[in-house]
Amino acid sequence: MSRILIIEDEPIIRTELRRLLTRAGHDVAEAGAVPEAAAEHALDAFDLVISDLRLPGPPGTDIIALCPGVPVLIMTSFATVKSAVDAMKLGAVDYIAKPFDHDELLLQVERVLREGRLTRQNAALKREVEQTWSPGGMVGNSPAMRDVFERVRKVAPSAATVLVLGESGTGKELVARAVHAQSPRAEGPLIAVNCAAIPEGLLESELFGHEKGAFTGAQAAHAGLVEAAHGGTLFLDEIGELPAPAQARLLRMLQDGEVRRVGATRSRKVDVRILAATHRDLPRRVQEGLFRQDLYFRLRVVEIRLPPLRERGEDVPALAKHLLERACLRIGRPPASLSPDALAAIAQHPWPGNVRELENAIERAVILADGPLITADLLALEPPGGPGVPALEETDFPPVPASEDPRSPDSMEEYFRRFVLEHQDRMGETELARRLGISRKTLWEKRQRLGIPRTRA
Ligand SMILES: Nc1ncnc2c1ncn2[C@@H]1O[C@H](COP(=O)(O)OP(=O)(O)OP(=O)(O)O)[C@@H](O)[C@H]1O
Repeated sequence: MSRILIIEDEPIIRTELRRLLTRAGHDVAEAGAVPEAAAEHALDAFDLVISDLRLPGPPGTDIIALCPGVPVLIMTSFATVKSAVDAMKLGAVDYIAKPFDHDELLLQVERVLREGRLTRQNAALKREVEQTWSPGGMVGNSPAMRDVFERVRKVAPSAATVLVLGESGTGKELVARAVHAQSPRAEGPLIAVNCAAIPEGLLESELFGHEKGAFTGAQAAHAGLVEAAHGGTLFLDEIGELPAPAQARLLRMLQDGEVRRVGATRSRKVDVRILAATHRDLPRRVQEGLFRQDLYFRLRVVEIRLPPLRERGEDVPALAKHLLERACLRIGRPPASLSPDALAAIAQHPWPGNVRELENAIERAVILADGPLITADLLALEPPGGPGVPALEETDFPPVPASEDPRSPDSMEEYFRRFVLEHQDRMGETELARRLGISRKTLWEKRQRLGIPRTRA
């Protein structure tokens, strides 16, 4: 049933229309003129207004502006193309010529009501999407994460330098990628550099490039990563580890928009937006003389602080579900779900390694699971303060070789095989199984299947 308002000054037509619409199951209200309709009814409560064009006082089309969002059908006995076009221009959804055929009118009313419902549903969906909008596929609905998303949305369109802060594995790189993706530079390159991963002696020339002969081994001129990011964004992860000479060069680049290659006598203009991230306490490093204060101020034009996972417990179940879906897709397993005891273990764990730790635990569980249900023992999480094996360090796992496609089940078997081979000399079967998040029986079965011999009794 829909609520329909008829505005018509001729009682016979009004009654005829009311009967017709009431019989079709609608709730019908009536008025004889626009001012009366506006005074006696809450116009935005209607699903449809049907108004005569010629009325005592203002024309029927005046109702359109008074009920924004409500579809208005205009009727007139003086049907001309011009009056129809005028009514539609003013925002009427359609036009009815009098005298009208009952069936046709009902069909027209149903169509307008259906379209109105769709429009309202779309608007509601749009509102919902806007409210729960998260950049770059980031999951989170806690107030702290909503704040992060809001900051990303505000800062992305500008050219401002952004400093992303947060513990390891909280999603700093994801935020940087989202800022780039939402920025006018999205079509340009995004170059991500982990400042801690490049040997100190190479960092300056990697970032800023070098001229031929700048140092022993510089046999040809080489453009650095800053130049490679021209027209786009350079993301400097672990900026706290940047050595002093590179800090000085970066500061000059931020101040002048120019980069000077190592060994060069002249500078080159570059158009690069800098995003930086660190898990370090940068003000403390400034105090300790390890980081330039002027560079720190240049970098933190806007700061985005990512809270650790333990401070946004409400996000954890949705994150776990999202990471599980992703892990299954990546590894090529059918969709899986978390058992109630797995969900409880996840909720209780303090996640010192944040989202990355959760991601690793879930991925490991998916690899080791024999079916579509992920149970707590597969996650192998230690209850906080509980006895037994300390939380698994990321470095305890051998890295999956980059040359292998991580989605291939073979590389996952290899992952398992290497972990067992590398650790079995210093771990018993029980500890190995616990660290892998499987039972001793499953470990034994996997050893049999993969032909990994036991070296210790
Ligand atoms: N809110 C989130 N929603 C979905 N996935 C997330 C979220 N936060 C982090 N992740 C995932 O967790 C992993 C770690 O995130 P990321 O690399 O961005 O963290 P980081 O803070 O940059 O870590 P590090 O300090 O160690 O460099 C990534 O695989 C990322 O996709």
